[in-house]
Amino acid sequence: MSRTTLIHAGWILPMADEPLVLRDHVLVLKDAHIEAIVTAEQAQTIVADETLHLPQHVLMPGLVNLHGHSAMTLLRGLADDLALMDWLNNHIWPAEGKHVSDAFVHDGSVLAMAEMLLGGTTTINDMYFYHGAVARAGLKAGMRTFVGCSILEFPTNYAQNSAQYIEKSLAEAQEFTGEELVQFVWAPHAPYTVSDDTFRTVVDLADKHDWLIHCHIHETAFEVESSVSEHGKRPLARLDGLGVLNPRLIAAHMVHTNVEEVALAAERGISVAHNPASNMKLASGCAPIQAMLDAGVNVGLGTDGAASNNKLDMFADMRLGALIAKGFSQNPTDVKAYDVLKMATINGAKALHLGDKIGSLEAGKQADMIAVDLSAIATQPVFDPISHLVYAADRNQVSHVWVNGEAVVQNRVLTRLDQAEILANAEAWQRKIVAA
Ligand SMILES: CSC[C@H]1O[C@@H](n2cnc3c(O)ncnc32)[C@H](O)[C@@H]1O
Ligand SMILES: [Zn+2]
Repeated sequence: MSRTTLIHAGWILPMADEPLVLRDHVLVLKDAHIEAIVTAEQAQTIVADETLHLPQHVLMPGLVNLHGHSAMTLLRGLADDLALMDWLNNHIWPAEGKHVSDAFVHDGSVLAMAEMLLGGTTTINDMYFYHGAVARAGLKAGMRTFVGCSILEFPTNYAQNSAQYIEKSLAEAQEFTGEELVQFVWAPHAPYTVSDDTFRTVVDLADKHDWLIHCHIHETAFEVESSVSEHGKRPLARLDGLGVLNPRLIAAHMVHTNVEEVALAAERGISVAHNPASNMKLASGCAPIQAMLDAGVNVGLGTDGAASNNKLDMFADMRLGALIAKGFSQNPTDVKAYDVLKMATINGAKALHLGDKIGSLEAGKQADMIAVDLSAIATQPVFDPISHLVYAADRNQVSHVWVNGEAVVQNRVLTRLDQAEILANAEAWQRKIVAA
C-alpha cells in the first residue's frame, strides 16, 4: 500500500545547478520517491498519511561519501601522525593481516554506517575486503552501499593473487543481484599495487558487468616518483594507456596532479573523490580542486577510512575542503560553500552514475535526504543556510535521515541498528586487537 508523508521544512535546499533555497516549503514523500516540492499553501490540498513539521531545519539531499573503507573504523586511532607508506607498510597492513575477516568487516562496517548515517551520509562508496560482509552491513543499516571489490597483486587474508580477488568478488556479488541499495564496483587498490595486465582485465570486466572502477590515484609524491622510475610514466599516463581513464573511473585523491593531468581527467570524463582530511593527516598534500572544477572534472567528496581521518564526518570534511582550497591558493573565492555542497551531494551521485536517481531533491528522484536542525546556538542567526551547512553546522545537528524513503534516523536515533550492540561489538574488537 502506498504511503504519503508531507515534510514541512523551514528551508529546502534542492541542490539545483545554481544556489537555490526554498523558504517554508513542503516536500511530498510518496513511498521511496519524492513526489513534489510545493508551497505550504499548495500542500493544504494534499491528503497525506503523515505530516512532519521541521520549521527550524534544512531539508537537503543525503550526503554521498565518495571514498571510504568502512571496516577500518575498527583500526581507528591505531596509527596516527605518519605518512601514507609508513602508515600502510608498518602499521595498517600488518594489523589487517592479523585481524581482517568476514566478521571484522561486518562489525566494522556496521559501526561505520551507524556513524555515517547519524552524520547525514546516505551513500557510501566503499573499498575493502570480504564484500559480502560489507553488503550485508549496508542492507542491515539501510544505507546505499557501493561495495568496492579490492584487487591487489599480493596476498591478504582475503585472497592470494589478483585472479583470486576477482574470482571471489564475482562469487560474492552474485548473492546480492537485484538488491536496490547495493551495487558492486571494481577497486584495484592503486597503481603501485596493481599490474598492467590486471588493470586491463579490470577495464574489460567493468565493461562486461557494467561496474564502476574505484582506485587510489596520485595520492602521494612518492607514488608519482616511483611510477616514473618503474614504468617511465606518471601513474595517470600509464593508466590512460591501459584504458582505465574513462567515465566509469572514480579516482580517489588525485593530489599530485598537474595542469595537463587535470585537462586529461576532464577529457576522459573520470570523476575524482577528494579526501581533504586524509590528505592533510597523512601529509599527502593539497589536491588542485578549483582547477579541476574549472576544467569541468566531476569532483565528489570522501572521508577515506577512519584509520586516516579519523572520523567519518562529511560536515567536517565539507568545511575543511572549502578552507584548505582557499588557504592553499590564497584565493577566498576558491571552492565556495555551494561548490563543496555540490561535491558532497549531486557530484558524488553523478560519479556513481546515479545522478538521475539521487543527489538532489527533485520530483521523481529517490528520497535519500536529511534534515539539519539549525536552531542550535552555533547556527544562529540564519542569514544563509548554505553558509551554515558548510562553515558552522556540525554532524550532530542532523536530526532525520531517509534512504530510499525510509527513515533510518529519526530525531537523532538509528531506527534499524541497535546502538548498544554496535558499541559492545566495538569494545570486543578493541580487546581482541589489544590482546593480539
Ligand atoms: C583496496 S582498499 C583496501 C586497502 O586500502 C588500504 N588503504 C586505506 N586507506 C588508504 C589510502 O589512503 N591509500 C592507500 N591505501 C589505503 C587499506 O588499508 C586496505 O588495505
Ligand atoms: Zn582510501
